[in-house]
Amino acid sequence: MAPTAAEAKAAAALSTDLVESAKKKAAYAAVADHFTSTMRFVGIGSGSTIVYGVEAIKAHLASNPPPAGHINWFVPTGWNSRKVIEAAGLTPIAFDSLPADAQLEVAFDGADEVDAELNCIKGGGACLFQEKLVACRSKKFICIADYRKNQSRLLTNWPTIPIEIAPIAYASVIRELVALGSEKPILREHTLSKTGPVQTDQSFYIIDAPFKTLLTADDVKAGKDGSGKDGVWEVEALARAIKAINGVLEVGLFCGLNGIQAQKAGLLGGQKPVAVYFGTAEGEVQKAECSELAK
Ligand SMILES: O=C(CO)[C@H](O)[C@H](O)COP(=O)(O)O
Repeated sequence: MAPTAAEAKAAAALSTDLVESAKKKAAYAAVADHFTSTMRFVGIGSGSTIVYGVEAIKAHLASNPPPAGHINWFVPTGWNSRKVIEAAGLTPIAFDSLPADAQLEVAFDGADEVDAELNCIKGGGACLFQEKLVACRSKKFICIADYRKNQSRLLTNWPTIPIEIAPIAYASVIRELVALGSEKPILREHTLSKTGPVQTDQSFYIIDAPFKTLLTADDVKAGKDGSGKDGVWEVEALARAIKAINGVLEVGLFCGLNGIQAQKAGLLGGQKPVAVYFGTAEGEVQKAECSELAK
């Protein structure tokens, strides 16, 4: 028998509660493991999950105040992220105001989907360019997500790859994406009060491009062809191909070993998170660590 409207509403509310509680638990666990009040520069991502990350940082600072005279600076990944930092009473510093030699100790951010190798899709909130800048300027990038984001391969649940592009180039980028095997790339438009293309913090546009489910590096090592033949791509190969299109500012695939070696040497971090904290539907936190760092 089909559920009544009241039953359907109650089930939806329960599922929202589960997701929110999973986000919060993951955020508090990530902050407990990776934030200290002596840190100088900390990256703060965008989206609904990072709000809990900021809440956890605020709570941590309340019970572990920084040494006298020490300022914790929080680097936002866009307008919305800066508002969240300010609303929590924390001190923001714009990415382009950082001292030239400053490195962020850690950056926390959410993701739209994460695969078995911790490659991520990001950009659901149209902030991917600054998110990548901040992640790559951090010694470690820590991702926080709920159980819906945890998939063995990218483009399993999340349908498209967000790509930030120069407005003038949108039609030609769409044509190039189709040539790479994306069936129906779409220019992201406002759905509520305003009409027209969504504009990013850089006043660029976002194209959402669907592709077949992406292969991992291990799939390719096991003999699968991820070169784009028949539209089947391995994550890094696709990220490189999209980034090479004229007019593309950044692609919402955070992937590969780029930066990991440097990170091992204590230098800059990479695009890929060193750890992802997933809040599970059972109320636990599952931590996945980047296997390359252990090698
Ligand atoms: O990449 C992002 C914004 O561009 C977000 O981190 C991503 O969309 C996750 O958002 P949420 O925490 O609301 O699920």
